[in-house]
Amino acid sequence: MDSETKSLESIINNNLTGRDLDEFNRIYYGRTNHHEVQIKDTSLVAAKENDFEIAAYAFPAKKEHTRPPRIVKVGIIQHSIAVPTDRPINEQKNAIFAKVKKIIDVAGQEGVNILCFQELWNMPFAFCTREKQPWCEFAESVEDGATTRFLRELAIKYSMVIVSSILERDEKHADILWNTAVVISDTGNVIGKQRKNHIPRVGDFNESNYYMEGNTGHPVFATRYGKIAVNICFGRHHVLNWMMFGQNGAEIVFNPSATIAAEAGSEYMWNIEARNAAITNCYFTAAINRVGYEEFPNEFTSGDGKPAHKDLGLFYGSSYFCAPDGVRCPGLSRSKDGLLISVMDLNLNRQIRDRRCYYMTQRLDMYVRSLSRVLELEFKPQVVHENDKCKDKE
Ligand SMILES: NC(=O)NCCC(=O)O
Repeated sequence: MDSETKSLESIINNNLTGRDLDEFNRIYYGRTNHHEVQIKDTSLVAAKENDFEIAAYAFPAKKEHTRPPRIVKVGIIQHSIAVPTDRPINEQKNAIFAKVKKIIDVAGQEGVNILCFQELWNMPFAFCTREKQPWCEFAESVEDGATTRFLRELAIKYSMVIVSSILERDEKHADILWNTAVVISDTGNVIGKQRKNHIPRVGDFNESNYYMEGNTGHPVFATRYGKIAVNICFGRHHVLNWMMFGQNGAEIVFNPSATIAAEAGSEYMWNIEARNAAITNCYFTAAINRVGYEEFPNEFTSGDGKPAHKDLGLFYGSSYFCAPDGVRCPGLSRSKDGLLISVMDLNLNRQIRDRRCYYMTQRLDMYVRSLSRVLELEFKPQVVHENDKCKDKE
């Protein structure tokens, strides 16, 4: 693993210039001009002082005759943990709060309307260890846990909707755990929650030892700034998961993730999946990943005959936004904390739907029939053999 590579963007910018760079940008990002948005000097100073990256890009839409523009400023934050994982649970959590608050404050000063963090942002991603203690103690109530209480104040202060992925303790239902994204309104109230629909069973992602597949379906949260949804990490490999958020009217879908470069997480797929979802569903997407290595006190094995180890691998950051036409912005770095801001005109969603007709040509009725056949116990795959053709002729 080459943790020295700063980002895909650094490789490109260090090696391409002039027409080659323009052509790369046109073909890869979808536009030669990244539409960089100016960041306040005070924010740049805060980013430097607190050692995080900050960048902002716009996704404009065409002017319409009948609708005013619907401009929304959306922020995503990627970060590493703040203190070693052998420290007491509350110390670890509070240290993350203190570090991330400095980034949230900058997002607030930049006028961010909707902010989303990475998956389980307030804790190390400890499920690789398969140990229940002390990691289950990070779990909290959605409504009045320490994390929701901490964010409520900031949501009100900055009139910001905040999407916060936490380990949920469902006290009303026998204390069971869930992997849950909490959507906090700019009023400070919890609008609702999304529980992770697809739980990985790959590599060291041993999450299925801790919580089950979510039971909240595909809710879309109607916020003051737009309709948003949350596709939690592993759900990004599942096209129907993305699709259902579109069917329910999502305008922006966040993908808070915890993923590594190895096959289990697959860095080469990262730039494709949330982007492809934006294209096929004609909505904005935001993919957010953790940063850095997280070493745990005790060694664990991966069940592959290789030596025991203490960390999952490098969480490679690289968070990015993609627009409904498939145009994306440069990502954050692979190794540094960061705030990425996108100024998006939500009118672009309908403009692209009108132009490309992906919804109109979707043939859901055909797939509903085909899928119900697939689920039958006696299902026979629709495969045609050469000999079948000969039989037809006889
Ligand atoms: N957090 C999580 O679901 N990771 C699974 C590995 C992947 O990213 O596909």
